[in-house]
Amino acid sequence: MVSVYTSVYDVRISTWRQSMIPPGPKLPALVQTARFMAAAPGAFEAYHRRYGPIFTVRYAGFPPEVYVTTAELAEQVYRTDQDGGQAGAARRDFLQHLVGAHSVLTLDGESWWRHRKTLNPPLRAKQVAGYHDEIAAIAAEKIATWPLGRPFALRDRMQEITLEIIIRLVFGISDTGRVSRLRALLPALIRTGGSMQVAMLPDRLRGPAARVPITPYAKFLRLRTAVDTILFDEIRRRRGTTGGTDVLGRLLGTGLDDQEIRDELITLLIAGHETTATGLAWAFERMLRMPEVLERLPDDDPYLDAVVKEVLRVRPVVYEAPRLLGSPLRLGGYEIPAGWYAGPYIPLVHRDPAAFAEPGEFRPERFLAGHQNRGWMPFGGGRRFCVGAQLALLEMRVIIREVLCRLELTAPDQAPEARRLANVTLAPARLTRVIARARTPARTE
Ligand code: HEM
Repeated sequence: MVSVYTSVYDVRISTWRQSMIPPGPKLPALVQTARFMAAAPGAFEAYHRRYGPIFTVRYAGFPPEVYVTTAELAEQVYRTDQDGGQAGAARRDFLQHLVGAHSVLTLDGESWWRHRKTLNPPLRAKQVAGYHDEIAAIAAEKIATWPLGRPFALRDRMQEITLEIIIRLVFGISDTGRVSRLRALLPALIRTGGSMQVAMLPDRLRGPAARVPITPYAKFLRLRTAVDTILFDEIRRRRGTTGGTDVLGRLLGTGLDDQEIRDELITLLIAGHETTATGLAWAFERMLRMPEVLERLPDDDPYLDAVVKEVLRVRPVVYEAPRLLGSPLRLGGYEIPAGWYAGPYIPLVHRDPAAFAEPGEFRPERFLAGHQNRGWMPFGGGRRFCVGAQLALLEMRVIIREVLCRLELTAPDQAPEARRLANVTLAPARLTRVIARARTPARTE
């Protein structure tokens, strides 16, 4: 009798617990993972239609993740940054082999704050404004090498520009031999280190994989050693000198040791290079399909700034910003258990009608009034808000202007490019195919 009573009671408790958890697909975690890899972002839109503004997705090998799709719920998640929401822990498994153990991306708590305090000052708007002319010069130099009259993938060309910006303005490296060596090594390091075979390799298999030279992990280690040799050498050499307006120069006097500085330099590369290039690719993908927008550029500065912000709203590059919860979180009428992930699904938050009037319309004017919209979160939010946001926005404005002054771009196919999952980003499926023609005469600023 007692045992019957107990099991009925258990079922009730477990049903009650279930009802405290946001709904979501019932398929096995492995199937949900496969669907995510094959069909995101469409899968999230389908979950949103079916389950509403908060839903649970399960990935094989990870704690469940609760996604929210309104600005108000997203703010509540970001508030956990004050008391136990861990953004670092949510990224560690995928990134630590690349960025090391002392990275602002993967740290939490006191040690995160110690690093964040040193990175904030050199990346503030006022400081990065000093890079304007150098960014323009780097862009002009690269644009001059673009092919004319035949289609090419703009995202790859943008990556060459943003990589050069990191090498010269963040790492502060100008020696031509080292610059060209890094140009070859860094994309290979990111590609190999970001591949599934390396990023998802379980810890216990890393030792054996490292001993077999043909494995992707062994290749990754060789690339990392080659890059580290250059970076450590540069850090030691620069310690003997003073100043420098590049980010490395500004980190040298902050009390971080050589290993910590190396980890932060790689962090800025990993977080800042592909993201900004993809933002630029989306900017052109959108603008080339809207002649009325292109017409007002590049001369109208406030409008250019508003276009960049609207592009990042309608095509956010990073789709999520999860926190690993240190304690249970009450959210949208549910209770999310400690040890689960919670975070905004940014593309849908950006379509929240409570935050943006007519969210389906491309309307840069909504950013012209100058006031910040709390629903706009291409750079995340809370205390973990992207430290490089001001540099990214400056790069986008300056590079768009440099391109438009020199070239006339057209899209060979007017159909919009679909969104394709690439690591933590959503990129244009065809990497923004364009055809360039010289603008004669080139416009001057
Ligand atoms: C369009 C370009 C960029 C986009 C869309 C972007 C987006 C983001 C997002 C969504 C986050 C997570 C924020 C959160 O968890 O709330 C983030 C974090 C971060 N980003 Fe960016 N980012 C961009 C460019 C850059 C650049 C240029 C840099 C530096 C050179 C950079 C460095 C970082 C770092 C270090 C973090 C971790 C901050 C922390 O955890 O304290 N990002 N970024």
